[in-house]
Order: sequence, then C-alpha cells, then structure tokens
Amino acid sequence: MGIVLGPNRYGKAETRVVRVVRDGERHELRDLNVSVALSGDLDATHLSGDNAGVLPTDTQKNTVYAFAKEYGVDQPEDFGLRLARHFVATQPTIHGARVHIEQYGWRRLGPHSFQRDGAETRTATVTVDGAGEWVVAGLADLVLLNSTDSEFWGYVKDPYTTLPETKERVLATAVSARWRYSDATDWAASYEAARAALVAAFVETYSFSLQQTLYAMGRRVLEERPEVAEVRLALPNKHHLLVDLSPFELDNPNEVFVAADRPYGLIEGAVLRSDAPSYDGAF
Ligand SMILES: O=c1[nH]c(=O)c2[nH]c(=O)[nH]c2[nH]1
Repeated sequence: MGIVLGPNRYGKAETRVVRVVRDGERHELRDLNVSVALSGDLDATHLSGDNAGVLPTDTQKNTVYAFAKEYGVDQPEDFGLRLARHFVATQPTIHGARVHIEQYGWRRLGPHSFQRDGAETRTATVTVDGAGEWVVAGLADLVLLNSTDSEFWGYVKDPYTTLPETKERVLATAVSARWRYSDATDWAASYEAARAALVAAFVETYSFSLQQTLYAMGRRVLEERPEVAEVRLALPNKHHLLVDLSPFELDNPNEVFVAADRPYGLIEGAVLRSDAPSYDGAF
C-alpha cells in the first residue's frame, strides 16, 4: 500500500490590518481580516523538510501590511487581487493563491471617531427584595474607535517595561456599561440618552489614558441623567499596534495598525454620586 501527499495549501490566516487614511482632520478607516492560502510545488517541504520553495507565512503577513501602506485599502476585491497576483507572479513555486477577506464595517461618529457595526446589546437587570426594587440598565459590545486624540505616557517604568511612550495612538474599546437608576423613569428614553452620553464623552475626550476616558464617560451620564445614581464601566483596550514597516523601507506615520485581539488591557471602574443610595445588588 502506497502513501501519497494529497492536496495541500498553506498561508497566514486572519491578519488583522487597520488602515487609517488621514486627509487632514477627517480620517477614513478600513478594517480587514485577511487570510492567505498558497498552493503549488510544495511536495518537498512535506516529504523531506526541504523548505526551498516555501514563502514563510510570516512574510505573507508582512506583505499584507506593506501593501496596505503602499497601495491603500479601498475595495477588498482589489486588495485581494493585488495580493494573490503578487504571490503567484513573484514565487516560482506558487501557482495558486486564495485570499479571503472579511471587512468590518465602521460607522462615522465624527471626523476621527467611529463605531463598529454589529453586535451591540442592551441589557436590563432588576432586583426586587424586602428592601425595595432596583433597576440596572446597560449595554455591551459597543465598539468605539478614535483614530487620534489619544496619548499614553508618563507611566511607571520598572525593569520589565518596554512599552514606548506615545503622543499619538488609536484608542479603541468595546464598551460594557451598567448604570443603576435611583428613580423610575421612561426606560427607553433614559437608555438612549445614557448611551448617547457615553458615546459623546468617548468621542469628545482628548485622552491621556483609557482610565481618564472611562471616568469622563461615567461622569457625562451622571451629569445628563438625574435618575442615574451610578455607572460602572468595563473597557477593554483593543490595542492597535503600529506596524514597523521600516524593514521594507516604508514609513508608517500612524496609518497601518495590527488590531491585536489578545491579550488586552481591561480598565474597569465605577462613577457615582457621592450621595447615591447604597446598593449591594447585582450589576
Ligand atoms: O490607556 C491606557 N491605560 C493603561 O493603563 C495602559 N497600559 C498600557 O500598557 N497601555 C495603556 N493604555
């Protein structure tokens, strides 16, 4: 009985590239998840470990980032065709390339602020016991991004610190918010207004930390909604890391980012009125 190698392909899956186009004050955003799969004369690497025909998947990933800088990202079809043609045309061993792209939608909130289309949910948690009734409203998975007006510097440096200080970064988070009412209200109107206050504070705060943005968001709800006694927020820092394109002799003035999913900073905090009725129930 003989054993043979059947159909095979390889490539870098799910390269998360965010491309910001800065046209003065007004920014454009493209957010892609790019998966490359190459096929061709690849018997040797499988059968004998000879890698002479293998373009590393790491190189494929770098190509995605470099092309995002060099050619921009307009239609995903064009970006995919450019990549696929490149791999087939430049690698003698590669005869086929499949590039699958997912493009995430972002809705504009301001000149450099965006909200991800998608999976936002509204939540309600009520507690009734001998002491009374409590209503906690909230939302989850509201993904917001500012492509400028965010700095992070002046923090502690210890022997393990490598993070460079920055005066220009992308700030993005998936807002999880809960707020508790001290009074019954028009739940729908309160929900919409609290949500709008959270979004407005995110958009309008020039941020020196996500912690500062968190406080501004909670405070804005309390300033605008007297029926709210306390706001609790959990804000994952959805890191957008500047790609180093210098090995390819390309500069990267805050245009091409890796959207890293893990690990992420998680900033949590409560903002409340000093005279808020005490509460130890569910949030
Ligand atoms: O806004 C931030 N807060 C932090 O506490 C922190 N830590 C970090 O590495 N990056 C950031 N960003």
